[in-house]
Amino acid sequence: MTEPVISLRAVRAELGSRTVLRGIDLTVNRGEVVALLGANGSGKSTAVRTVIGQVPVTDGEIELFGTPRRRFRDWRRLGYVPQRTTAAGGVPATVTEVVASGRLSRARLGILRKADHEAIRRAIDLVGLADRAKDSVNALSGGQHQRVLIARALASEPELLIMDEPMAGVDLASQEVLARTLRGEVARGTTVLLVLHELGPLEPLIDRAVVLRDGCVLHDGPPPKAVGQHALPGHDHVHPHAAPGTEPVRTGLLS
Ligand SMILES: Nc1ncnc2c1ncn2[C@@H]1O[C@H](COP(=O)(O)OP(=O)(O)OP(=O)(O)O)[C@@H](O)[C@H]1O
Repeated sequence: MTEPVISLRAVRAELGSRTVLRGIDLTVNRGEVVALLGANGSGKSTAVRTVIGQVPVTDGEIELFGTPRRRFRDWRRLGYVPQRTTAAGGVPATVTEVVASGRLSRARLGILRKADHEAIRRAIDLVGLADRAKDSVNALSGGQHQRVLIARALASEPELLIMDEPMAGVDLASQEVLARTLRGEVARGTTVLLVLHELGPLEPLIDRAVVLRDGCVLHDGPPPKAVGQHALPGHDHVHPHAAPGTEPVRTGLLS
């Protein structure tokens, strides 16, 4: 039986005075891996930020694990990796400290016990940073930062992982580690919603793709084929010699 873990129905949202989501329907069922795709500015990040409560909705319904989002409190069931932030944020913290912060939602009275420390170690191990556990996150590369953020999300052993562009700006070695980590999570039944610019190395993991354009769902179904994405009908392409203000020519699903 399918069990919706995330459910958005006719969701509208505004940022500033601008309507960014214009009635989005999106369901992610238990155990599914769904990619949220679309051009820059199509509303992908805003859509996931409505799910975690960072952007208020002006209309429509959101449910998490079958509970209306405004009443949902069980945040330890969900791991979130935000877009393009650094784990450091200027604060000198070690890899272990940052990852441990992801475990606090599970720790009774905010005190980390043996099982919590083991989960933290396991998460650091999963993303291949065991040898950097005591290092300051300021000393890490962009790709390693991203791995720390993913370990932080995994530390609470979530049933649902939401990741906003996890591969953006990440070196090849880290991309491989991330793909392997995600494969492991998917194999143990974690539900995943991924905001992606392109499917890339994660393509084999994706069950379904939802493509947004201008705050609306353009496609909900099998992932578009990675090869020849740019040849698909609907792809936005601005020719380098086009006059300023020229409308993009739409020829594919993904841009
Ligand atoms: N704080 C804000 N105030 C007003 N408009 C905003 C704000 N943040 C984002 N926007 C606009 O909302 C639209 C959707 O942004 P969003 O980040 O959701 O798109 P996206 O599909 O995730 O794009 P990207 O791939 O570039 O991350 C964009 O046009 C963006 O410029």
